[in-house]
Amino acid sequence: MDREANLPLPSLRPPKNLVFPATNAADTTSSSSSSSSFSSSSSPPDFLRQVHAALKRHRPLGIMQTNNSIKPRRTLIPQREASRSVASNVDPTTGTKKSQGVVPLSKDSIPQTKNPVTVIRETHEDAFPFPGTITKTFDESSNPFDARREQPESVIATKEDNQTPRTCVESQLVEGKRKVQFATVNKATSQEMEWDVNNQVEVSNVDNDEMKQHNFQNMESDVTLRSDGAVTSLAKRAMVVQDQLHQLRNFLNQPATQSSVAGPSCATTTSVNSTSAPMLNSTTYCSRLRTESGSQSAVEPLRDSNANSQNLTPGNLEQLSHPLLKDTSAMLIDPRTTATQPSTSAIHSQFKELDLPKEQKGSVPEAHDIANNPSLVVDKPTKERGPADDGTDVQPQCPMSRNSSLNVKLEPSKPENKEKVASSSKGTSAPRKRSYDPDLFFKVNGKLYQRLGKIGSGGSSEVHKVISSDCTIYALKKIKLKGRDYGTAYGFCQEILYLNKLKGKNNIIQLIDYEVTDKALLHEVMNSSISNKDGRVKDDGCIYMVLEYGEIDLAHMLAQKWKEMDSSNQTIDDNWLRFYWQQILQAVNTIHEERIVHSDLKPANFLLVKGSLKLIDFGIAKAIMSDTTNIQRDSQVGTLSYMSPEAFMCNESDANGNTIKCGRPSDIWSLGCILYQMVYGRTPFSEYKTFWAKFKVITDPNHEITYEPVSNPWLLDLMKNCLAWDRNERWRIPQLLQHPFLVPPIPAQPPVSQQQGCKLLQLVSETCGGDQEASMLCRELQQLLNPDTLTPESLISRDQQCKLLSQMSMLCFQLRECLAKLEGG
Ligand SMILES: Nc1ncnc2c1ncn2[C@@H]1O[C@H](COP(=O)(O)OP(=O)(O)OP(=O)(O)O)[C@@H](O)[C@H]1O
Repeated sequence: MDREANLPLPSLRPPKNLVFPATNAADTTSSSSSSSSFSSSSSPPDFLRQVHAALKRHRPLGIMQTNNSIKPRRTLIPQREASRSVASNVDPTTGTKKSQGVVPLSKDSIPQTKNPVTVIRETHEDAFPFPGTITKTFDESSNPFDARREQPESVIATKEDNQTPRTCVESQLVEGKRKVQFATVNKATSQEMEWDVNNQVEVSNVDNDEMKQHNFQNMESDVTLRSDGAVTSLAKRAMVVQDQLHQLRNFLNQPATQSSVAGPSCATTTSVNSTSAPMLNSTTYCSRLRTESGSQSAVEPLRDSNANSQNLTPGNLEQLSHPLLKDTSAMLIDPRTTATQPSTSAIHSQFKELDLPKEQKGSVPEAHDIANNPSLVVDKPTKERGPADDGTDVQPQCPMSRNSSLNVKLEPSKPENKEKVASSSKGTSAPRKRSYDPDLFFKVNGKLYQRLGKIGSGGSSEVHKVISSDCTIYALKKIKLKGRDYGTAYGFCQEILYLNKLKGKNNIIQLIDYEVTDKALLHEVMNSSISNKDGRVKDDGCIYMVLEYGEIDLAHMLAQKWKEMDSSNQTIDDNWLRFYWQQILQAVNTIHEERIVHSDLKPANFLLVKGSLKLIDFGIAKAIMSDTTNIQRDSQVGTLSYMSPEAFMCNESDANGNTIKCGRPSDIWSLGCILYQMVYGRTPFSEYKTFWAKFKVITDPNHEITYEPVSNPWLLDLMKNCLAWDRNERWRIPQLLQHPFLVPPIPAQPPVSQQQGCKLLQLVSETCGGDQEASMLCRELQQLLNPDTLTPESLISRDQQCKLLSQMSMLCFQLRECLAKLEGG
């Protein structure tokens, strides 16, 4: 305490924008333990009192109140060395630190918060599997991600072991308490400075942003300061800490654009890593976007991110750099570490910086390098950061929860990792530096794409929603080639070929960029050569495809449509059917014109992109050979419910001894199944559940597909034309596009004389002022003149003609009389 008292009096001026939530004095009695802890403390030194006074002075009547008191907490860093100076302060039996030397702020001076969402780093105890690990957990129920999408990965951060000097600011949610701690651990010493907020998690109606604003302020104000060890050169260390905090301020003062941005309900984490400099990791939560996807959505979180970042202004952080904290925390920073600290102002954690081409960044391992060689993964939040001599790392995180979270972590990195990376750099003398976290980013051709969550996974791939540095949302398809035979890998690679061929076609999903880690394989695919057909892919390489992002697929649209119809007892709307059926046909027509057979047409492979359906997944597509309309497929794949009879029997011989081939008609059959599903809500063979049952019935030429009656007879005709068992009888797309369902026949125009006759009667009817008799006579006359009733048969005899004429003249006479009466009246 004396030491602390001898330290220079801190500047107590709080930052301008620092506001503290009001403390509810009545509530502060709730925690007896903390109360006792406070009362047992010796009275704070003068400067602490002044700090308290300053904090009180700047405590406005905030919305967030607290009903808890603050108690000093100590986080034990595992495997601390007994020789440390703090050892004397640790109770050997309980492992807890003694309270001596703890300098708590007075209860009154510590505002509390009910805000559960603006924690720096949250963790529940059960998600905190071992000491020294900080696990970030998120409220999944509040994750606003699209229901069809898989939840984004949460980010796990692990404290490094006690061997590493570190400084961190973090908060944990433990048993409903929120703890914000600022800890510095050193091999030689262990000194901790903690904020312990006994936070009753209670969701208030406070606006999220407001919560966010209060968050860091609460953290700053809810401070318990402790000095646990015999610290000899506090002032020196204080300077070191001040330096670190200065860096933290610098970092946080960066423009918001330096933080990467996540999509809906996203959190943004920014971390800066350097070898000897503290690692700084800031996570800010971005509120849910107003739009689901697209570039707009990409911009929204940026704004939020910006706003959040602004909470972490140097002003807000003034408290962190406060000499009081520096002194009392007595953070011992290894002089070797501090000596080599680079200026944090140089650590500009920008997405763009990470996006530099490989050449500019030195030997940066690719995503696939890291995938292949886990030892290269030095930048995982769960692990110690990598070779941080001058490395920077921005870690925008996936959407996590609606809860605002703010994570500031200041820690130096481990020299061991540097060695690890160096040794894993595949023989290169210089240590390989990786400036991005493969858990958070994909790198395709040197460009980084931040993961926003897994969209789905197909039979061979996984597809992720990603955002690029220019804030555009894409889908990133990753196909792992490990263990695949060369032919299959070659086939997967061909998807790139087809997508390249279909570039600029607006009803085909657009390939933005791609990378195949096995360059030889790609080269062969591009040159349509295959040298190693029977071999296997040697390296566990990957194919990365950056694609236009689709909001929803037709399968989900249909499910939604049928759900709506079930509740309203409606039948499917012909216009809705026409609208999408036409787009489906046009998309398939596009590939057929390019001599490509898709082979796996199904509703899930039509994506809605900005209101239009686009075709995806050319994984098993085949090019049609030059002089034939059919193709020979090497392997039989597809989706059973949509597979044509010939697809089941592909490469076999038919009754005439000809090899059965799959070509465009096979796609037409699949289209017929899709249309059937659009009309009836199920596929034509859905009642046959097993593969063999399906196989048997689909390959049986005598099997009759059942068609329930529909209001539009053209629809039945259309389905039948697609689902003809004999592939030669199936209509082609140009015909289908002209089918009467899409292009209804225009009724024949009546002769001009009849039109005029009708027009006269129409006029008379309109001008007779609603007279019932006149209207009726007009109607009867019109019926007599109706071309449908005036068939040649009805007028064949002179008698019939005379009868009709006298009928007409009688009606005309009556009508004239009627009009005269109306005129006279
Ligand atoms: N560009 C995209 N935008 C949005 N989602 C996509 C995109 N591409 C694919 N997906 C989603 O990922 C899923 C799997 O993608 P895709 O069909 O291309 O992979 P696959 O491995 O070939 O799948 P399958 O085995 O079903 O054929 C799709 O059903 C779709 O929901």
